[in-house]
Amino acid sequence: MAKNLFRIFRSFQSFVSLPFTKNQVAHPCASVAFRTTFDRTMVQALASFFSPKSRDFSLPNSSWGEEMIRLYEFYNNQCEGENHGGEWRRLPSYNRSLKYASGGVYLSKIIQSKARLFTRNIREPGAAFEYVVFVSKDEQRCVCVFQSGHLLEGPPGHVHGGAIATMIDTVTGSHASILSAPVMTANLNINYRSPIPLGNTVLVESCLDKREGRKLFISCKVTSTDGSKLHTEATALFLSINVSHLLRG
Ligand SMILES: CCCCCCCC/C=C\CCCCCCCC(=O)SCCNC(=O)CCNC(=O)[C@H](O)C(C)(C)COP(=O)(O)OP(=O)(O)OC[C@H]1O[C@@H](n2cnc3c(N)ncnc32)[C@H](O)[C@@H]1OP(=O)(O)O
Repeated sequence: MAKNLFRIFRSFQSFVSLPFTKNQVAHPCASVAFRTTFDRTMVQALASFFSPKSRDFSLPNSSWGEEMIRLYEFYNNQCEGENHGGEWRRLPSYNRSLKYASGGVYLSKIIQSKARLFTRNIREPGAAFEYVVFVSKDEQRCVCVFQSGHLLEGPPGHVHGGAIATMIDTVTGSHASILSAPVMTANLNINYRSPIPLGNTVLVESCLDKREGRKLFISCKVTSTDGSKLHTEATALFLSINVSHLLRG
């Protein structure tokens, strides 16, 4: 048990502190250059946990509509390259993050064989959650481009409130993880202002409001891609935890 805890602790440390080697992710649809400086980034650490064969779900696929691709390219073009800074960094996204984040130490027997990240567990491209998250250089903001698939229906023709909550938790949780991994959501407060038509692409933006010791207060809004329509507003509280917290239950 102590050995496992140590491995997990080291892995979470790696998660935010590993040095990064010069690298580019090759992909048929996109090529994203990462920074070359030694920096505390999730991008760096995550990349080191995965084999080149692991699928990065935050890269374009054939299900992405025009608006999704347009916005992906808009933010991706403002990402840091080999020799220049940039306003944003794209976060890679895998379907077995927890396994890798914990250094291969499984947290339960179920996880050992079957666990997959909730938002990345449907094989059919475009059927559920298609999204890509970018984090700002100062790490105060994240922006997610989210295309909702047909399996996320709640009210007829519109996105389920639970699916919207999931995306808000995912974006604010990724943001909090960058700032202080590992974290857990302690509170999520959501106001649904206008329904999201199923299939639409929307922006999910998060902003760090305040840090108080272990607490991270993050606010979030979901809008149409031109910003003219507010769909959802939320505030979230994350607490940074000791990894042993995950092994108690
Ligand atoms: C998990 C790590 C993952 C990392 C790797 C991922 C890599 C990225 C990959 C993919 C990105 C995807 C991202 C998805 C993210 C999803 C995240 C989730 O959905 S997490 C699941 C839902 N959340 C729970 O199940 C928590 C259940 N609750 C708990 O475990 C505990 O209550 C916990 C940890 C939240 C707090 O427990 P305590 O024992 O550590 O802390 P106490 O002593 O209770 O509180 C500390 C302070 O916080 C306040 N506090 C606690 N809960 C509060 C609340 N709900 N509202 C307001 N204040 C609260 C307390 O009043 C206290 O404040 P005072 O220090 O006295 O000022």
